[in-house]
Amino acid sequence: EHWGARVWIPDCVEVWRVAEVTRSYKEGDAVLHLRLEDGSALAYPIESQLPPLCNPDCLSGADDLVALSYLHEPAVLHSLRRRFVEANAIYTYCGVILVAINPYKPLPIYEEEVIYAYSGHEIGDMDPHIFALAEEAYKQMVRFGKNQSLIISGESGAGKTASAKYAMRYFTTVGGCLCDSSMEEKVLASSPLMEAFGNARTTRNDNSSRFGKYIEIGFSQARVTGATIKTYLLEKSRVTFHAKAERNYHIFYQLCASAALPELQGLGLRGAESFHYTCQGQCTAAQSTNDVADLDSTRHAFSLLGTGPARVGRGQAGLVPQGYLSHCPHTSPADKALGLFCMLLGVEASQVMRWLCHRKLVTAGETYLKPLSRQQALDSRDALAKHMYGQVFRWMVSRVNRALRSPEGHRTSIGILDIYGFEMFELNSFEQFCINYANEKLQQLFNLHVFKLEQEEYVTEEIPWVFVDFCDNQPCIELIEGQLGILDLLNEECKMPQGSDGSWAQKLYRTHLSSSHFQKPKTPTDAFVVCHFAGKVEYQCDGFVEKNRDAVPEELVGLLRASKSALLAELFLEEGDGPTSLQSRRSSGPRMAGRPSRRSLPSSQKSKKSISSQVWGGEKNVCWPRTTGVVKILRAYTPAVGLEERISPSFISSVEVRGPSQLLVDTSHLFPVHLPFTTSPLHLDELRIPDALNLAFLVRL
Ligand SMILES: Nc1ncnc2c1ncn2[C@@H]1O[C@H](COP(=O)(O)OP(=O)(O)OP(=O)(O)O)[C@@H](O)[C@H]1O
Repeated sequence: EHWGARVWIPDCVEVWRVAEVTRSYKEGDAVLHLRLEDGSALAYPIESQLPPLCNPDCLSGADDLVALSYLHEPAVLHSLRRRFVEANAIYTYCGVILVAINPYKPLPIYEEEVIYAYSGHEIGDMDPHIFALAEEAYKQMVRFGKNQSLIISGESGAGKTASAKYAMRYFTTVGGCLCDSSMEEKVLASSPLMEAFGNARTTRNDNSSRFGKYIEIGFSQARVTGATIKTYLLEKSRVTFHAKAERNYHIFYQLCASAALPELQGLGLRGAESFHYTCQGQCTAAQSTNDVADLDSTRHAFSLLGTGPARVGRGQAGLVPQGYLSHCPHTSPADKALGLFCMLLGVEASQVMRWLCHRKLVTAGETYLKPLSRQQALDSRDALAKHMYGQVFRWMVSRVNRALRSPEGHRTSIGILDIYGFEMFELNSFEQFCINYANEKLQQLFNLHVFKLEQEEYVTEEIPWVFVDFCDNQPCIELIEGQLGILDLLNEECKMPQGSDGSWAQKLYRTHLSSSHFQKPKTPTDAFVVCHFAGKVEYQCDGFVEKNRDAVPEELVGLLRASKSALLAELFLEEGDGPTSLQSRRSSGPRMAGRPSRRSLPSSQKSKKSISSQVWGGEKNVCWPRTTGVVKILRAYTPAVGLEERISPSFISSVEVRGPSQLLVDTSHLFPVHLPFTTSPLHLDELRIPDALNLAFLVRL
């Protein structure tokens, strides 16, 4: 009966290849006789399982993956590939999830007419699209008065930010503003501003967001009334270090490229190649970026958001001193760069030198100054620069929020969460740990919506149903955030003056070795493995304690707080309960690993919130309102390894690794087959129904 069936077999080049079964197969046979598409014969050894079956041609390429009779990895990849290559169809549904593939070229599918074409339609009426998701969220909100969220996740360069912007444009277009007609313009203007301060060129994306964000658009009577932006995990390490072919934040280059502007005179601006913090990547001019024109957009956005030109100038001036800071330590107080830095900040050079090169130590009843080594002074300088940038970013976000606040409040809202995906590098550190923890929490939300709510619907609709035990990641979350969990032990270690990565690692081993989601690798260095939902990740303990403390010499911060510049004082006084930031988010590898510290903690550090405790804004619950109704999810993928590369085996394997496969494996236990509705009867061969579904009566019909 297997004769003539088509199957997928693994292939090291193509990832999966199609083959036809040429002889019937009996249980226990060691090989399956196949013919490949080029006509050659293959005796395929059968180890534990038969190869997955191909779907009938009429089904592959369907716009919802759950319409596939056989729902497995090769079927999904083949369907996505067919749609993308043959029809430029970048969107495909996978149940409640919209899968997007970055086309890396402009497609004529985002114009205003398209928005209006989707407006008012049901999700299944039109082709899969981000606008269909946005319309669904909007409609549900209007109809039932419930808050909605769109979650957008995916790897760097996959198109998350682009998708978030399309969704925002959809909402501001269909929900034209109620009272302040410029509000929709302001909501859209927040993007270039956030991008100037929070985006940078990386090797994967010329305009990569180095922070996560949650934008909540407020509505009253179906009209946009305002918005709020929350940011997460800003990559502050980029301020002082970026790799070759990458850049620091765009705003630095925009300012340097526009040094000749009259309002920027007196700041001592020069080309970006002359500052250590902006020249490390040796590509101060990004190919696809026009820094001068972009500064115009940044300034225009500032003006639209009601931050007058004078403040704009001063706001930018707040950034310039950091350039000089990079020249600072171990120079004399008479040094020109240091002089400019202090002049712009309104602080005293001798004081800055003192606290860059010394550390105050407080022991029982005694206080003394300890000179720092050159490396320690450089670390102090970098810590200060990162801290300053974090404050500038925070200030900018609070200005944007002030401008987007609606005077009359809002009744309902739609939130858009744009957050980086799961990370797994050769060397993984604290940054990957925080990101992966955030992703575990997101996965839990996926589980809730994909399984729990779906199964509840079956019960409501009285479909006979045996509950599926889906892959619940609660034990892994418990390992991370529970009592005496990884974070608890880390936070405890950070509070101890002698706390170190090594002693924390020992405590981890003592507490968690018996946990099914925790492992101790055989490597000689201190490391631990967490079995995440997406795979096992080995984390190097080196630097966790220091990075989690996020310590900045308190005396330097004190100097800035006392600055004569009103803006500076404002920036540093507002400190304390700001948005979440992560000192060095994606710096994999030893270059960024922090040195273990054996020094006494400045007293102010002891009460400071650790970074890890801020991953979800200090809460253990996810960041969107508990009243949120339907959550729509968009998973973005990029076919790009080099930006020019399009669909290829490497794309296939990237989707395979980070893709919806686990989700599909799990969803296939649900009710995966939505039989196509056609007026002409399907041929029996086209109607392949998994045995597990026990729909034999349909075949008999
Ligand atoms: N739907 C789309 N149509 C055309 N081009 C797109 C689309 N989505 C993304 N792109 C292109 O891909 C680039 C990268 O997209 P985007 O910046 O949104 O990625 P991202 O997932 O937010 O990456 P990161 O995590 O690095 O910020 C964009 O600058 C744009 O050129």
